[in-house]
Amino acid sequence: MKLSVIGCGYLGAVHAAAMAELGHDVIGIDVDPGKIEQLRAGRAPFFEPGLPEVLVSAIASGRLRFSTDIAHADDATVHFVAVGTPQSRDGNAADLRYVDAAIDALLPHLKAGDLIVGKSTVPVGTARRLADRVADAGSGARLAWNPEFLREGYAVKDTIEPDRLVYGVEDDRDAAVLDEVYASAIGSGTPRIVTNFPTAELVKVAANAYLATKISFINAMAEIAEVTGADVTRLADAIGHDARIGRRFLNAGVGFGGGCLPKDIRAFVARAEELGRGESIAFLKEVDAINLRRRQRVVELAQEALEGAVYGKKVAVLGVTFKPHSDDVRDSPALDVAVQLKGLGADVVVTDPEGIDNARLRHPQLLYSNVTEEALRHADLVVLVTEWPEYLGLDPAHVKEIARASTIIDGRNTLDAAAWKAAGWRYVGMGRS
Ligand SMILES: NC(=O)c1ccc[n+]([C@@H]2O[C@H](COP(=O)([O-])OP(=O)(O)OC[C@H]3O[C@@H](n4cnc5c(N)ncnc54)[C@H](O)[C@@H]3O)[C@@H](O)[C@H]2O)c1
Ligand SMILES: O=c1ccn([C@@H]2O[C@H](COP(=O)(O)OP(=O)(O)O[C@H]3O[C@H](CO)[C@@H](O)[C@H](O)[C@H]3O)[C@@H](O)[C@H]2O)c(=O)[nH]1
Repeated sequence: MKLSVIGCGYLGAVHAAAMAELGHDVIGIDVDPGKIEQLRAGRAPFFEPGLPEVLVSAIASGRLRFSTDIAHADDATVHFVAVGTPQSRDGNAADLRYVDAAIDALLPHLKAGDLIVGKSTVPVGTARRLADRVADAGSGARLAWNPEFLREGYAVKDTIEPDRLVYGVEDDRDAAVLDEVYASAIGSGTPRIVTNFPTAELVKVAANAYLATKISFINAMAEIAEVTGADVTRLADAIGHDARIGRRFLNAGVGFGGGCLPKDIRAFVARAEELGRGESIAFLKEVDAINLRRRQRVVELAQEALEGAVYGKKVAVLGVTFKPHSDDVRDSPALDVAVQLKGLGADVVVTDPEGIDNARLRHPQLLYSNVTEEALRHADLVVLVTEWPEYLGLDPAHVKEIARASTIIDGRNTLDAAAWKAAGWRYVGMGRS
């Protein structure tokens, strides 16, 4: 099939490359010429394991091209819209200007029978509004909503082998078109849910709201553990054995960040309030508040460890991305902690295997080092905030030799506490006794 993908950021670039790898003819379109130049050269504009290989092979096969010119979408019959829907500058609602602009730009290039497929995460009600606009333009094209559930770090695998497909459609023919697009996944037994627009839109935000709630739930337990001497990781292990609860997404720590969970729950609350149903999901405000308190807690623990004398102390911050296996620092708890410690006068040195360039663009006032040892050398305090495997493999005895610090704060509860304690460290976890 001939596909276009409008918007080649994290979601769109992976989608375009994966669809070409699956045998479709794909044109990826983005308004950012720098991004398109990199993608054309087979280079991923962001760190995503496996993506460069798929890009190179799909480009070499002739099935994947990139352009800044939306006129090149003319040949395609299915047009994925994967542009950003960030939090608005002046509030919590999603900023839909990029989605609107992408649809407007596409309209003159549509033919009868074409299908526009929304993949961006949008407030419920958006698909209906856009479908009406497409119908009014009179091309005979239709619209479907097909939310995306990929995780950064596993994006290629999640796109090729999704755990479910959700189609919001108004016409059975559109489900059949999507079945053809996703023939490979469907052939391998991926469940597909065919439903209406509002359900498809809501499935996406409901999934992210649930995941965020699960994380804030365990972080709320960490807050209680901190004042009672309980250990939240043992608690999570114990409740996680109940299959109805499950152990995944019960890792307490500095909380969730990234380009999705935080902005999606805020946009969901804003949309529910617009619909007069704010009270139904008001708990998500608490989920957000608990989450932000955990960043604060790491800063408090750092102040305690330095006995209040933060000014001029060297603090090694291990990790800056919102999670490992990504270079994404959007709404990163790790970066937030580093900035707050710097604001308190600490000499913060941030290290990260992939996130330094993105972090430096946002916060040039911080010191950065690509070399973990350099960040740790003579540090008065060590704070782990992103659980990259290289930090989990650090030798506590060696770190003790090069750092001045006696305390390590494990903001992700992922280090071997016993090993660090045995090497003479004061180990401070998040809700761990
Ligand atoms: N990143 C993820 O893991 C992920 C997963 C599932 C869903 N989503 C959703 O997908 C959407 C995109 O997220 P992202 O992380 O890829 O964002 P992003 O900011 O990385 O990418 C958005 C891209 O759209 C481009 N763009 C903006 N306006 C355009 C236009 N008119 N025409 C063509 N290109 C345009 C931008 O230049 C940018 O490259 C969001 O709604 C997000 O919530 C993201
Ligand atoms: O037990 C846990 C699990 C995760 N996190 C944090 O939660 C955040 C989000 O993690 P994850 O969900 O793995 O990352 P994303 O790549 O942002 O993926 C989420 O957001 C995407 C965009 O909407 C969805 O497509 C995915 O299904 C959804 O998992 C990160 O900061 C993690 O460190 C925790 O603090 N504790």
